[in-house]
Amino acid sequence: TGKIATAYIALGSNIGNREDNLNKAIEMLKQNDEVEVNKISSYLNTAPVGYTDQPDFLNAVVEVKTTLSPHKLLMVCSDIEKKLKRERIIHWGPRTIDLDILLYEDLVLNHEDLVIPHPRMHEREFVLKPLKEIAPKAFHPVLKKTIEDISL
Ligand SMILES: Nc1nc2nc(S)n(CCO)c2c(=O)[nH]1
Repeated sequence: TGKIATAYIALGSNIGNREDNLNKAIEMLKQNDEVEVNKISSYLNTAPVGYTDQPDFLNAVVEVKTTLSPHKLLMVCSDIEKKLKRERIIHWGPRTIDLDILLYEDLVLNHEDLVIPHPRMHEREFVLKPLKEIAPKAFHPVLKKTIEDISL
């Protein structure tokens, strides 16, 4: 039983029953004994950015308390994506569910399979808006700003 860490995870879905997909993903996080879901943002309907030729997304951010390492938490997230049948057909294309680790304590990590803070989180309104809703005072350890002080 390691130290309890606070982490923020972005969720997104733009295929099937989007709300159901988000609910199921959050339920699966809750089912993990080493993860406690502490806060859940509103679900926001958002226009696709990047690859725009795809349906609107439903996005949310959750705050979790976990004893898992960043890499173990990543494994939990990818397992949930697999279980909810995320077909990675087009890399940037539509998906049943996407879970991205945004922040993990004040950790800065640059591994090939895991970059924390998420490198594009400060450029994405679909992440910043729900994150601001649940954790305006969370600190971005690279930008050295609180979330509420990051402007798009
Ligand atoms: N609005 C919106 N646009 C997106 N483009 C990509 S890729 N994604 C997947 C997240 O990386 C999204 C998303 O979740 N929401």
